[in-house]
Amino acid sequence: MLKVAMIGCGAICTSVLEILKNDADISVSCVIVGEAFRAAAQDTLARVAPQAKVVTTLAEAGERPDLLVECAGHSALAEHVIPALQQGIPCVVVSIGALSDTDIAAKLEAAAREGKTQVQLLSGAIGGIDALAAARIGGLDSVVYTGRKPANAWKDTPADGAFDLDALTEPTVIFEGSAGEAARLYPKNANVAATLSLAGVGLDKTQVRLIADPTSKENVHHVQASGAFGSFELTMRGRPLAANPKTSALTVYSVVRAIGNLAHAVAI
Ligand SMILES: NC(=O)C1=CN([C@@H]2O[C@H](COP(=O)(O)OP(=O)(O)OC[C@H]3O[C@@H](n4cnc5c(N)ncnc54)[C@H](O)[C@@H]3O)[C@@H](O)[C@H]2O)C=CC1
Ligand SMILES: O=C([O-])CC(=O)C(=O)O
Repeated sequence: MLKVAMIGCGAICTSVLEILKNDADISVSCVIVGEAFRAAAQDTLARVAPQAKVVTTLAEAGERPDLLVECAGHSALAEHVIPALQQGIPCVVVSIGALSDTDIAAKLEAAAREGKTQVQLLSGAIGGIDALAAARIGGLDSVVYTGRKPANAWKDTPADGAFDLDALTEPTVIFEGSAGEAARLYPKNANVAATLSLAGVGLDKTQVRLIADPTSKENVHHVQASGAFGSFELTMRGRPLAANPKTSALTVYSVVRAIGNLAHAVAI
């Protein structure tokens, strides 16, 4: 039985817990939230994971998990993931955009080395990371990413104000630049850009275009990559989560897959 601690009790975590309820090889022992979210998290866990404790730090849980799973946000890496890695607890993370801060990326790697363990960066809402990371070994020439989401997915981002999102009638480019800049400006919408960069040609060389599309109901991720291996082109048409339109449902399944691959007899 794999004992799992989760960070965050929002859209991704709640859906993950709902699915894991039916897996006899996995037990979620605690969910880490901010102090202000304790009561809300307790209500959620009563429904989807009654065996799990709500805590504000891993230390408060008083027991060591086999795996720590981050599905919270960028700040959770410094706050919870790095200390857990230093203690030798393996971690999987979805807030890959946090690694666009080179200081956080270096600390994450150093912490995993110190704890003689590993942090796995999940593919989340995007596919093809296996192909891209393999292609990098032969040498990549270019990686171009276009992220297209419904206009409401850009609420509370720098695009909200710079553009009148409610009044858009046609697809509008709200950002064009490097993946590093996209991840810094759009932390909740550019994790895919950061993931592609880390697997591919890096944050500076990965070209990114972000589009607010009032005609779309999907989160569409388009990737073009070329190099010594040849080339590929990928389009993912992700269904957004009802609880958070910024997040594609595939992110949830990516987390469940990663946990299952560590818990089950056969991994795929
Ligand atoms: N890699 C990928 O493809 C994707 C990654 N993400 C990442 O996943 C994160 C979570 O997504 P959702 O569940 O949809 O967001 P959400 O906003 O529904 O839930 C996040 C929850 O985490 C909590 N939280 C935030 N920072 C925390 C911290 N430092 N410690 C403890 N709890 C904390 C919040 O209070 C909230 O309850 C996003 O912020 C984004 O960074 C999201 C979508 C795709
Ligand atoms: O869930 C998605 O579609 C991708 C996403 O939010 C991100 O790249 O941060």
